[in-house]
Amino acid sequence: MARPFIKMHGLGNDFVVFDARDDEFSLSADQVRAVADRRTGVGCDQLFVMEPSDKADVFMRIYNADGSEVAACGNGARCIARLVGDGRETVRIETLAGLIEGRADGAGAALDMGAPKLGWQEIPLAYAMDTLEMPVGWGMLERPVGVNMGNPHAVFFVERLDDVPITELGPEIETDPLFPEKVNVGVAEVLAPDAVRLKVWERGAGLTQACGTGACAAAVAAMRRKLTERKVTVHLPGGALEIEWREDGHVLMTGPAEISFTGQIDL
Ligand SMILES: N[C@@H](CCC[C@H](N)C(=O)O)C(=O)O
Repeated sequence: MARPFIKMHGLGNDFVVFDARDDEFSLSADQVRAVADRRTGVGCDQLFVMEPSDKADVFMRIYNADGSEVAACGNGARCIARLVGDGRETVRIETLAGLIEGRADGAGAALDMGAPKLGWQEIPLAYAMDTLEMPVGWGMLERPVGVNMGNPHAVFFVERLDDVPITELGPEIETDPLFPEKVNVGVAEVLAPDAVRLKVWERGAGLTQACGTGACAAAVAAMRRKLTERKVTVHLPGGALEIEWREDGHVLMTGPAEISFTGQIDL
C-alpha cells in the first residue's frame, strides 16, 4: 500500500518523514534502506517515523540510511519540531535519547538538546581514557574529543579542514573497535572565538551537508578545550547553526528546517 511521506531537510541534511501518530506502522531495516536509496528510492540521510507519545507532542523514531535505528538527530529534531510545533508556545519531542524541548516556527526551531555526556563509558568507548584529549589517532587525525549528544561523536580539531581526506578516514574511524556503537566523526577548524567550521562523516549515512548533533558536539568540544566562547556559529557545508552551551549544562541549537516536497511510496 502506498504510504504518504514528507521530504524535509535541515541545511541539506535530508530526511523522509512518515506520520504514524494515528496508526500502527513499523519499518524493517530493508525497507529503510530501500526508501533511503538515492537511485531507486526517495533518497535521504535519515528516515523518521512520528509516533504517539504520552510524555511529549510526538515520539520521533530515527533510522540512518543504512537501516540502523539510532537515538538522536539534531537537524531532524528541528524538522519534526516545525511539523508539530509551528504555532505552539513550546514543542516537546520524545526520542530514544530523551526529551527535546523548544520553539518552532515556519522557518526552523530553537531546541534544548539536553546536556552532553562526557565520560568514556557514556560516549561509549571500549576502554577508559580521557575524553578531552583521547590518546589515539588515524592518519592526520589525532587526539579527538569524545562527546555524546544522545549519539556518539569524536571531534578532531585541525589547522586546515580542506586538507583532511574525510571520506577516507571517516569510515575507518566510524568502525574502529574503540567505538563499540560506532561513532560520528567530526572534523573542525576554529575560525574565531565564536566561529567554527565543521564537516561530519555520519555513522550509518556517510558525509552529510550538515549534522545538528555533530555541530553541538563540536561546539562542546571546542569549549571544553577552551578554543571558543560558550556561544558559537558552526559553519557546515550546507549552512550555519547557532550553538550555545549554557551555564546550566544544556546545549541550545538554533537553525532552519525546510519542507522539500510530499509524496507517496509503496513499501
Ligand atoms: N544528521 C543527524 C544525526 C543522525 C544520526 C547519526 N548519523 C548517528 O548515527 O548517530 C543530526 O543532524 O544530528
